[in-house]
Amino acid sequence: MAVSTIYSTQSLNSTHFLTSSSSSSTSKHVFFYRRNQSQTNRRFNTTIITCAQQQTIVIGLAADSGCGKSTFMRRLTSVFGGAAEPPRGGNPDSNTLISDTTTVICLDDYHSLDRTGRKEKGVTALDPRANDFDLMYEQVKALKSGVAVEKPIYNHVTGLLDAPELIQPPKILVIEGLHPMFDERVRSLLDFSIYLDISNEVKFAWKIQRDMAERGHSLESIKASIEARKPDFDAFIDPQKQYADAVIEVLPTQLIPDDNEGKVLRVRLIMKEGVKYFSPVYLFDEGSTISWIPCGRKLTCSYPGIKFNYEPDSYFDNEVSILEMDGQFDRLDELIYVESHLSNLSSKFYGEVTQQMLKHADFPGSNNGTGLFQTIVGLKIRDLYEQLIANKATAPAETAKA
Ligand SMILES: Nc1ncnc2c1ncn2[C@@H]1O[C@H](COP(=O)(O)OP(=O)(O)OP(=O)(O)O)[C@@H](O)[C@H]1O
Ligand SMILES: O=C(CO)[C@H](O)[C@H](O)COP(=O)(O)O
Repeated sequence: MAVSTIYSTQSLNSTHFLTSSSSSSTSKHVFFYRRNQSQTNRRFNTTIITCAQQQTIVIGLAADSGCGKSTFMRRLTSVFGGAAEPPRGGNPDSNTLISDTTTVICLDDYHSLDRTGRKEKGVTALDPRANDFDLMYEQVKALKSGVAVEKPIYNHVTGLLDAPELIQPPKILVIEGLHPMFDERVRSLLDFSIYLDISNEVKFAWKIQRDMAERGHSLESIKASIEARKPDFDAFIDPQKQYADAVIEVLPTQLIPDDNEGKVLRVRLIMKEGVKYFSPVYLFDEGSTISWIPCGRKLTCSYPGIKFNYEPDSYFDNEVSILEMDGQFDRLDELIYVESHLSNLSSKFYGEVTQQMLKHADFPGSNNGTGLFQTIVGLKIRDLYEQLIANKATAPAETAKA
């Protein structure tokens, strides 16, 4: 019986990692230890699983808080079918969502400082010093290689770090949050990455809508919270967009002069060229520059109308294709007209994009480019997953990104 044991001590945040495996039983045991702020050792996990053929692909979704990550996740899991739910019988404040195919983990769970700890040290949750990237890396790496982990939970209700929860390796692991592309090691594990780039004006409008209307915060406190986060957002979150394979940029409309309501949006889907298993969507003619106003006989448009643009461009020195939609749909069922002019959608049947949009008509952004592009990226991720799996079946040693 061959038994191997690896023990390594990480340099940051006093994190210790130990794994041992037994080849005779195809089982792996993974132990994660973390020394918390009060210097007591907490052991994250003893897991035994059988994982001979598990193939997990890892998707990163980065955005600031309140920028639509959860909404995007609901659209994505819906593309794969089945509802996503928190782990059964677990912590009711878990941030994890599990469906048949996907497991979405929230990177807030890797906060190394709880709410009080951040306050004492004078750092925000966006600051890398408030996050445990060693543990994030070890656990994402373990899941990617088919090994279950016990992941900590950051409790947004209490602001404390709760007892860990068991996460089994899924087919598709989505890591969503503030920093999926910040740490080079974590970034190297991603098969595909997305950044939701919400302009300050729009972020403000959405925050007001949610935090004022739904959570009873005052306008002043919302403004103060956005201002307090801005320096760290600019330093640690925003730069991640340069690494993303797809960026969804959300800006105020250009169809209404000096609009400051933030209700009508101009949304740009920026798609990197040359990414393995990802071929950008295009309008009419691949690589051309196209401006299209679809309003007229086949698409009902009230003021201020709808305008599409498609063009090749560069973004952080990368060659990209950009598809842009400014304005909003009056009638979602007419979206089929727009869908029929888009190519490379990776849909399984004609009208799938429209069907998905109609299915979730009540989600925020369903009448504009945010919902449309999130749905398209969801189809692209499904396609990428299917290609990767097919490719791995024929060439087991190959990975999506060298
Ligand atoms: N596409 C959209 N159009 C309009 N409003 C939106 C859109 N997406 C999100 N919002 C607004 O932003 C709020 C936050 O959305 P969501 O919960 O998806 O974001 P989040 O990034 O997951 O937030 P958090 O990190 O704080 O949990 C929603 O309640 C809604 O008010
Ligand atoms: O930026 C955030 C990510 O969602 C949160 O502000 C961070 O996780 C801290 O959470 P809380 O405000 O609940 O203590």
